[in-house]
Amino acid sequence: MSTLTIENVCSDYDGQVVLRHLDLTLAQGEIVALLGPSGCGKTTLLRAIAGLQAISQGSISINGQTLSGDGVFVASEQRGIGMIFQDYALFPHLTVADNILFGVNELNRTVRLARLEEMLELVKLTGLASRYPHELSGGQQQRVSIARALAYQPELLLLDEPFSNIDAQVRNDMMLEIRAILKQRNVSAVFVTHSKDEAFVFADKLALFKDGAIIQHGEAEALYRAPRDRYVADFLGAGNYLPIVVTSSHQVQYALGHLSSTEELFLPIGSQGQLLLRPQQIEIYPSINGRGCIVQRHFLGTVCHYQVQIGGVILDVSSQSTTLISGQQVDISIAAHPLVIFS
Ligand SMILES: Nc1ncnc2c1ncn2[C@@H]1O[C@H](COP(=O)(O)OP(=O)(O)OP(=O)(O)O)[C@@H](O)[C@H]1O
Repeated sequence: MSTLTIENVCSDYDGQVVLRHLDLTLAQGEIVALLGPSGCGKTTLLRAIAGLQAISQGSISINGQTLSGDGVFVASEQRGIGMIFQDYALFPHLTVADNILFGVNELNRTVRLARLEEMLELVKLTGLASRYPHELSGGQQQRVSIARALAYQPELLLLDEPFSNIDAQVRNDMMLEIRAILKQRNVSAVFVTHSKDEAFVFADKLALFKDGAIIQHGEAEALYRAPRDRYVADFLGAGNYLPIVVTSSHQVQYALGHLSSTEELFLPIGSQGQLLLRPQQIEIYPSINGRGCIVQRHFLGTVCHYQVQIGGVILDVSSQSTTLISGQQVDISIAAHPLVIFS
C-alpha cells in the first residue's frame, strides 16, 4: 500500500491558484523530492500535506485514510506527520533532550528516556543531551531537529529545504547520513528543494514542478535519461541541442553525419527535431584536420569544460581529458545511446 496518495489536488491563496491538479503517490519507505524553481508551489504542497494549507479540490490520504478532501479535514497535529524545516525550528530555551522529547510528552518516563537514548544514538549526539541549541553546530542542530521529528514515530516525514543552511562541504555527507537513517527506519519522506543536486543525492524519486503543476514524476535517473520536454531536460542538467532529421528507426542525421540510437526512436522517418546531447555525451580528441576548434576551456578539477565551435554551432563539452587548450583543432565523436529528441 502506498503511504501517501495525492489525487487531483488544487489549492489557492485568495483565489490565486498555486497548485494545479497534482497527482503523486509515495510507497512506504520511499523518499520523493519536490523539485522546481522558486515560487512553483513546492512548499504549498508540503503545507497541504501537513494540514497547514487548505486544498480546494482533490484529496490527500495516508495509508488509505483521507486527511484532506471529500469533506474531511484532519488537524495537523493528528496527521502523524513529522516536519523538518530549513531553520531547524528548535526551542532555544530547551535542552537537546527536551527538544527531542517535545512531541512525545504523553509517553511515560521510562519509555521517554529509552526513546531519547535511541534517538541520540541514531543521530550520533549521545552525550550532548543537556546542551542548549546555541551550544551546537548547525549540523548538530539539524540532527536534533531530525531526532525530534523521528522521536514521534511519524508515518511520514516532510522536509522543507533542510540542507540549505549547511556548509556545502558537509552537506553531501549530511544528506547521505540522514537518508541512511530514514532508510534504516523505513520512513517515507517528502523533501522540498530547488537544487537538482540535492534531489539526486537524497531522493529516490523526483516530482518536477512548473507553475503549480507536476510536469514529470519518476525515478531520478529515468527523468534525467528520458525527460519529457526541454524544461525537464534543462532543469536536470546542461545540454546541447542539435537540429536533426530522422533517417531510420534507430538513426538520425545531423550537420556532421549520422548518429545511432540504442533504442527505437518511434518518430516518422524524415521528421525533424532537436537532439539533446549532455556535455559528457560528446567526446573530443585532438585532430590536426579536426572539424572543431576549442574556443573556451575551464578546468574544474577532475574534468574540463570546453566550448567547441564546430560549423556554425558552439557545443558545451565536459571531458576527462584536461590537456586540450584554447585554439586547438579537435574532432568529436558521440557514442550510440538512447537518443532524446524534442520537436
Ligand atoms: N501566504 C501566501 N499568500 C499568498 N501567496 C502565497 C503565500 N505563500 C506563497 N504564495 C505564493 O504561492 C506561490 C507558490 O509558493 P511556494 O512557497 O509554494 O513556492 P516554492 O516552490 O516553495 O518556492 P520557494 O522555493 O521559493 O520556497 C508563489 O507564487 C507564492 O508567491
